[in-house]
Amino acid sequence: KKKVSFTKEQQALMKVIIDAYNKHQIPQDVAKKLLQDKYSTEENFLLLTEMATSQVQVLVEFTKNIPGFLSLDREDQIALLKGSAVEAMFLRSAQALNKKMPIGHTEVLEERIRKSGISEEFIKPMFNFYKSIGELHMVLEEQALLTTITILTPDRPYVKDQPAVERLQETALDLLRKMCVLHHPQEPQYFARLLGRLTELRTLSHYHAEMLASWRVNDHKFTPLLCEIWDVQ
Ligand SMILES: O=C(NC1CCCCC1)[C@H](C1CCCCC1)n1c(-c2ccc(-c3nnn[nH]3)cc2)nc2ccccc21
Repeated sequence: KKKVSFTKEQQALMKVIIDAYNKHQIPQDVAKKLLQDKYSTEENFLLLTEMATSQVQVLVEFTKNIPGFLSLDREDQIALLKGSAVEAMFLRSAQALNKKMPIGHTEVLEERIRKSGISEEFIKPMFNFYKSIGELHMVLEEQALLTTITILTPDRPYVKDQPAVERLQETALDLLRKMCVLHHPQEPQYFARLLGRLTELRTLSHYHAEMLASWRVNDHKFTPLLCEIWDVQ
C-alpha cells in the first residue's frame, strides 16, 4: 500500500476546501423536487433557471474560500467565475444524479430529466458525461478539488494574469493527485481519468447556449444573474 503524506499546508488547504464545499451545497435539493412531482416543460425550465441562479450564488461564495482567489486581480476573478459557471453547474448536476438514492429513484430521476423539455440531441452527451462521472465514484475531497481546479483554469477568456491562476491551480492539482493515490491505490491512472473528465466537461459546456435555446418553451426567461453569467438575452 503506497504511503501518502500531506504537508501542513495541504492539510489546511483540504480542510478549507471541504468546509467551503459542504457549506455551499445547493439550498433545496432539486432531485427531491423532481422525484416528488412531474412538471411541465415550462415549469422544468423555470426550475432549471432557479436552481442555476442559486448555484451561481453558491459558486461565488465557494470561490471566496479558495486560498489565494481573492488576491487575484478582481477582473480576473470575474473572468474565472464566468468561464467556469456552466462547467460547475454540470459537475453539480452530475453529482446530484450520481448521489446514492433508494432503489429505483435514480431511474425515475433520469427519466424526468430525459423528458424535462431539453431537446433529444443534447440528452445523449449530457448523460454520457453524467455516467462517466458516476463511474469514477469520487470521494467528497475529489469532487471539491475537481470543482476548484475547474474554477482555477488559467486559459479562460479575458484572464490577464494567467501565471497567477496557474500557480493556484497547480497547488490544487498537487493535492488532488495525492488524494487520488490515497483513495484509489489500485488505480494508478485514476488521477489522469479524473482530469480527462474536465475535457469532456468543457466540450459539454460548448453546447450550452444551443441547449438553452432548444428547450421547447414559449419564452426563455432568465434571471439577471444568469443573463450576466450565461451570456444570454
Ligand atoms: O436543476 C437542474 N440542475 C441543477 C443541479 C444543481 C446545480 C444547478 C443545476 C437540472 C434539472 C432542471 C429541471 C428539469 C430537469 C433537470 N438538472 C440537469 C440539467 C438539465 C439541463 C440543463 C441545461 N442547460 N442548458 N440547457 N439545459 C442543465 C442541467 N441535470 C441534472 C441532473 C440531476 C439533477 C438535476 C439536473
